Amino acid sequence: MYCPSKRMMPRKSKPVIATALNDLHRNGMKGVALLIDPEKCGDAEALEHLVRLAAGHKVDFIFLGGSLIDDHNVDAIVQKIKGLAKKIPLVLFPGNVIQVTDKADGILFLSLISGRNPELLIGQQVTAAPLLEKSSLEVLPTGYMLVNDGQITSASYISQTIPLPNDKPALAVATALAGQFLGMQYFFLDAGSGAKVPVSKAVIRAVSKKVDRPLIVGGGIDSVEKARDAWEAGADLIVLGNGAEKNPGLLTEVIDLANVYNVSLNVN
Ligand SMILES: CC(C)=CCC/C(C)=C/CC/C(C)=C/CC/C(C)=C/COP(=O)(O)OP(=O)(O)O
Ligand SMILES: O=P(O)(O)OC[C@@H](O)CO
Ligand SMILES: [Mg+2]
Repeated sequence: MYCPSKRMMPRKSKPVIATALNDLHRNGMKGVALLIDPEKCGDAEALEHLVRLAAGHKVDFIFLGGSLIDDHNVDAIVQKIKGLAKKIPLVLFPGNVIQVTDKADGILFLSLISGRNPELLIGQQVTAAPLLEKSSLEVLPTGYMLVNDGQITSASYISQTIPLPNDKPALAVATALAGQFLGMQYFFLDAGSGAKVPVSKAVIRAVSKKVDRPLIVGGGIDSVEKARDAWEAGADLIVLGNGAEKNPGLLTEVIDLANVYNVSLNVN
């Protein structure tokens, strides 16, 4: 007889991150994630200030990751963030397998479906899978799509892929639908960190209309107006990286705006 208790599996705790993402989506609420790039954590004081601010304002998630990690410091950064923001789910957003650590709470298990680089469609995932099976990380199967106006960003350069064009929503929809039919649960439209032009409202609107799954949007959201545009177009969760790093006040303003939207929904 099959006896699950005999299997050598780590105890996986409740799917807190999946539940939170699905709740945002189902209830039409607006979420905010702060992205911390391990490559930019040199200034310990600035990092501490930003993480404390995020925790104090109850950001929905902290994402951790980057395209390029030159120093293998991910474990130490996770421990530091966890020490400062215990209650905020810390989700890995890895550019590659070396950024995987079981000290975080979860991982966006990304497949770069906007590109045609097999290493980022399935290669890194195969390398990471045995590590994830042994860990207690919550694994979030995510269709990751780079979408922008043609700007070369770290993510597009490092991945050696061409982003989907901002003015061709039908291509983005076809890509996201393919991801959905492959079983992906979450979708991430990313213009790339520091993008001058974020993912277009037309692309966000088209994807959110056709794909009934939690939708994460990031890249170049460096003002309250751009945050509002992304939410109004259909994003469930927006990601702030460079904008919050340069101006931590932006993070609190954007969370305040999310709260204005969310209280009016009167969920429950
Ligand atoms: C599932 C595992 C183990 C890995 C996934 C690997 C994939 C598919 C990666 C997608 C391509 C990629 C390089 C994504 C990086 C996304 C990311 C964390 C960007 C953060 O910003 P940076 O691109 O570092 O921006 P800066 O240029 O501002 O430093
Ligand atoms: O740094 P920014 O431009 O906010 O981008 C965040 C993230 O979506 C990049 O992958
Ligand atoms: Mg980086």
